Amino acid sequence: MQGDPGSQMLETLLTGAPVIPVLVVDDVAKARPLAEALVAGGLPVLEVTLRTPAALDAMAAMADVPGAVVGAGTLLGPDDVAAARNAGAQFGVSPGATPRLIQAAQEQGLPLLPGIATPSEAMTLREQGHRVLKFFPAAAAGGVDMLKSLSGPLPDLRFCPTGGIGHDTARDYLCLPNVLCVGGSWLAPRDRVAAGDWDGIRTLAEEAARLPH
Ligand SMILES: O=C(O)C(=O)C[C@H](O)[C@H](O)COP(=O)(O)O
Repeated sequence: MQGDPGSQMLETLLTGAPVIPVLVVDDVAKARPLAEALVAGGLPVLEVTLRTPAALDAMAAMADVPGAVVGAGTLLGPDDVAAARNAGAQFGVSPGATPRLIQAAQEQGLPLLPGIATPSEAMTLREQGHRVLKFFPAAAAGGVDMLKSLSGPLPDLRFCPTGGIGHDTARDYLCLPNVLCVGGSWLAPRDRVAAGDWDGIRTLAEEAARLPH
């Protein structure tokens, strides 16, 4: 086994709230009030996807919000790891895992939640010391049944399923012993963010924060 890839830190982080909002931020001016609404609603751990030109600045703005723990999502390679670190990300999330990405995160000291969708991918990361993994795309790759099946041969792994999960299905995942939390974009619908509906987003967060955990 190689050095600690941040699994302990990630496990602590991901047990802090049942849901991690997955955020696609188009307008940096919206970043701070969006983070404030989510944190006020009880969801302090936030994932900002590196899918928009505003993402890095948005992350930096959110990192200033008291109580917020901000990570970078959609990390695809070493450059993304460096950009996320420079923007103040406290952790990284990737849809899958490549050797170059894993190495960069280790070298740069960024705790990484790498994505898997098969037993072999989970075993490969387990060999490298990872114990906490993202399961993506959760609904399309077998959902709750897949996670139940993985718990038999791989009982020491913990997951954050993401992809195709909404408020109604989150509960089924969160009841599984090998699930720490779920990720999802339903907390910050683009139209509500664009409209600045922060009360509505805080209400969505409050509902999610009450899910079993
Ligand atoms: O960008 C990443 O890092 C990803 O791996 C994908 C996201 O986690 C999902 O796109 C969120 O899924 P939805 O909740 O179905 O919108």
